[in-house]
Amino acid sequence: MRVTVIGAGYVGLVTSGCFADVGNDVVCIDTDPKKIERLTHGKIPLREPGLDAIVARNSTAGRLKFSTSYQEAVAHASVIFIAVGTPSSEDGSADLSGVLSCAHALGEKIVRDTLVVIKSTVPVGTNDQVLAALQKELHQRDTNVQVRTASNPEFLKEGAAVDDFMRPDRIIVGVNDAAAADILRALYLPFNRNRDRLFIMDVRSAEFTKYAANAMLALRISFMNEMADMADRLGVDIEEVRHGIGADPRIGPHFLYAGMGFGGSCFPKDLRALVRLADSIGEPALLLRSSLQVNERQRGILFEKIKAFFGGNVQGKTIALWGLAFKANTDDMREAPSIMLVDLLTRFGARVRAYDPAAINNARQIFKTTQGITFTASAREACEDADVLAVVTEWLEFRSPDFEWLAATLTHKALFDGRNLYNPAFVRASGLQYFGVGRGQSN
Ligand SMILES: NC(=O)c1ccc[n+]([C@@H]2O[C@H](COP(=O)([O-])OP(=O)(O)OC[C@H]3O[C@@H](n4cnc5c(N)ncnc54)[C@H](O)[C@@H]3O)[C@@H](O)[C@H]2O)c1
Ligand SMILES: O=c1ccn([C@@H]2O[C@H](COP(=O)(O)OP(=O)(O)O[C@H]3O[C@H](CO)[C@@H](O)[C@H](O)[C@H]3O)[C@@H](O)[C@H]2O)c(=O)[nH]1
Repeated sequence: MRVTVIGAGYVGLVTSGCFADVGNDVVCIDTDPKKIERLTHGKIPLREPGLDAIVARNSTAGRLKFSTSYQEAVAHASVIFIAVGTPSSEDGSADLSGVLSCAHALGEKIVRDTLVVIKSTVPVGTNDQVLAALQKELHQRDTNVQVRTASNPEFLKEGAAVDDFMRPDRIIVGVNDAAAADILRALYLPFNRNRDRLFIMDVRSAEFTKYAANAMLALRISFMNEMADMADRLGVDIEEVRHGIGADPRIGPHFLYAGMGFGGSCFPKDLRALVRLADSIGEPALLLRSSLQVNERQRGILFEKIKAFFGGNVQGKTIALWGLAFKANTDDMREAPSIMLVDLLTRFGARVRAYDPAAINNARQIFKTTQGITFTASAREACEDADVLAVVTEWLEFRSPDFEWLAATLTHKALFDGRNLYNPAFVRASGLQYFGVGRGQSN
């Protein structure tokens, strides 16, 4: 099938690469000419395991092309996916300007009957707005070309995005008509063969399913973080509790990790958007608001522990920081918990020596006006001349450090584990003080 994808970000590139990989002929367009120029030369603008290979082999095979041209987008295919960003507006609602500008640009140029599929995460009712924008442009052109829209929200996780797309837990398709359902069923067949993971529903329910999924996952994390903060005060180890409750199949073991709060490009912004959507219909959204509040508090948790360790004053202290990205296996810094930690530490006069295997370039941009942060070329180098170590991202290379070397190197011999990666007793036996999240210490 011929497919066009609009947006060459995470979702756009993974969608384009995976569709091409199963034999479709894909054009991916983006309004950022530098990004398209780089992609045309085989350079992937983000770090995502497996994506380089998939883009390279499909570009070489001629099944995947990049362009900045809407003309090319509409000429190429009659199935067009919109996968542009929907960031938070100032009031927290989803900023739909990118999606709607795609709709207008498509409506100005579409030359044949076309199915426009919205893959971006959008509030309930957006499909209707996109359809109206398309029809307005077509009406002005006085053409009898027919457009239809469908909703197909994406559920990939960064760091595992290619695998998530290739072997999805579910494919949500929201349609207004059977013909659109048939097209999407055929397109997704290679990813759904013998698996029956395709859920076809009405458009509004599909739009809402995406937000409800993210909200549910974010709530689980906030719940565990709240339990962890209680655990610290009660002398309880939240890791034991996690195993204990996760064994109940009604709860399940996944997504129960306490830590520094959820970050990334989706949960925070999608929860805010859902709260605004609730406001717009007069619903209180009490759980969603609480989840965001718990998360905000949790982002400061490691700072509070470090501050307490130094008797309430971090002025002049040097903190080694392992991990900047919002989670492992990505260079994405969007809403990373490291941002608040670095801001607080440096604002209160500490110096930060930070290392991340992938996100340093993106972090340099974020911290370009921050005084007191330096970046190092290795995890060990970050610890040289440091008083204590804070572990912020769960990269594999941080999982099994030489604790004795750390004890000999860190002036104040303390490890703050923002991801509960380590066995406290083992760390302590190496001569380090250990502080995790919810490990039964309220220092
Ligand atoms: N990142 C994820 O893990 C993820 C997962 C599932 C769903 N989503 C959702 O998918 C959407 C895209 O997210 P992302 O992380 O890929 O975004 P992104 O910011 O990485 O990329 C968006 C791309 O769209 C381009 N763009 C913006 N306006 C455009 C326009 N009018 N025409 C053409 N190109 C345009 C930008 O230049 C950018 O390259 C969002 O709604 C997001 O919530 C993201
Ligand atoms: O038990 C857990 C699991 C995750 N996190 C944090 O939650 C955030 C989000 O993690 P994750 O869900 O793995 O990353 P994303 O790539 O943001 O993916 C989420 O957001 C995407 C965009 O909507 C969805 O498509 C995915 O299904 C959804 O998992 C990160 O800060 C994690 O550190 C925890 O604190 N504890």
